[in-house]
Amino acid sequence: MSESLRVVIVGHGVIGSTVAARVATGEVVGAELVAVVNRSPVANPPAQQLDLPAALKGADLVVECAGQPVVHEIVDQVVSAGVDLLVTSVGALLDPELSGRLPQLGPGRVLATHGAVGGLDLLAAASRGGGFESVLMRTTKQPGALIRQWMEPEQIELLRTATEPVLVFSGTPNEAVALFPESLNIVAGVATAIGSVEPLRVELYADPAATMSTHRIQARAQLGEYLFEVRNFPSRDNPRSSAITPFSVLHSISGLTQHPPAVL
Ligand SMILES: NC(=O)C1=CN([C@@H]2O[C@H](COP(=O)(O)OP(=O)(O)OC[C@H]3O[C@@H](n4cnc5c(N)ncnc54)[C@H](OP(=O)(O)O)[C@@H]3O)[C@@H](O)[C@H]2O)C=CC1
Ligand SMILES: O=C([O-])CC(=O)C(=O)O
Repeated sequence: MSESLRVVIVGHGVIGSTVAARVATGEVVGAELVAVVNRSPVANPPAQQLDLPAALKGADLVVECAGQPVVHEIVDQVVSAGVDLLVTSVGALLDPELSGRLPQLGPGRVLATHGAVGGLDLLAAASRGGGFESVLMRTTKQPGALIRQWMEPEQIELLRTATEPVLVFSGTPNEAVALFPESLNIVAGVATAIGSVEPLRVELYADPAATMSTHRIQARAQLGEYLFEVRNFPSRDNPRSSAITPFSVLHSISGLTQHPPAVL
């Protein structure tokens, strides 16, 4: 590895462009932006725009900010080149085919950002100390951010006209990330931290009065009971996701550099 961590950003959209710009200006001590990879041409990229094979030649870390399908597209290529992959679209890691192969992949590592939630360090600790009886994750967002093409017209109408909170989804983590791939990656972050999907149940609410996206994690573990409530402002450029997310990715990159202090 060179002295600084050589970073490639895949996906130069709302999240990736913020991450790329800030790594490029040296905001993450010990990291440098060497390339961006994006489906379409990027006007004035903060580093050279390359295709993935070319970008991998000079990379230590690829940061995915492009969506769950892109994780599936690139994961083998990145880690088999000995490059670490930091995943933002963490929901992809719950896919049964990919999750089954993860322990065999390498020599690069597959890493997940905590993204728009927190408390994962303590949940990971509790999973080592006896595990969980139950974990309930309840997310509330603005109705407009949750409308999906696969919904029945009646459900779309209900979301458009809601005057009070509506339960949009209740189910397993795998169902959650498959049905809401741009909105519930955080569920996979929690599942990864606790090392299992089994104790985790997910509820998604649409609230017309919501000015913030709320994620409430309520966990009952052998070592204690934990309640985390995160209230994020939605991103101005993409109301489906939280404005904090690119900064969480920057924090995750910072944790991979050699520069203390780091909270691990
Ligand atoms: N873990 C978490 O807490 C969160 C995770 N996320 C994840 O982050 C993802 C990105 O979010 P956001 O930045 O808002 O989305 P955007 O739609 O703004 O950006 C996606 C970018 O990825 C690019 N892209 C798409 N396909 C490819 C490809 N095959 N190769 C290279 N680039 C590609 C797009 O290119 P083009 O210019 O051609 O459109 C676009 O620039 C979300 O889809 C979600 O999965 C989001 C919020 C929170
Ligand atoms: O930003 C958020 O609120 C969470 C999100 O979109 C995701 O996890 O995909």
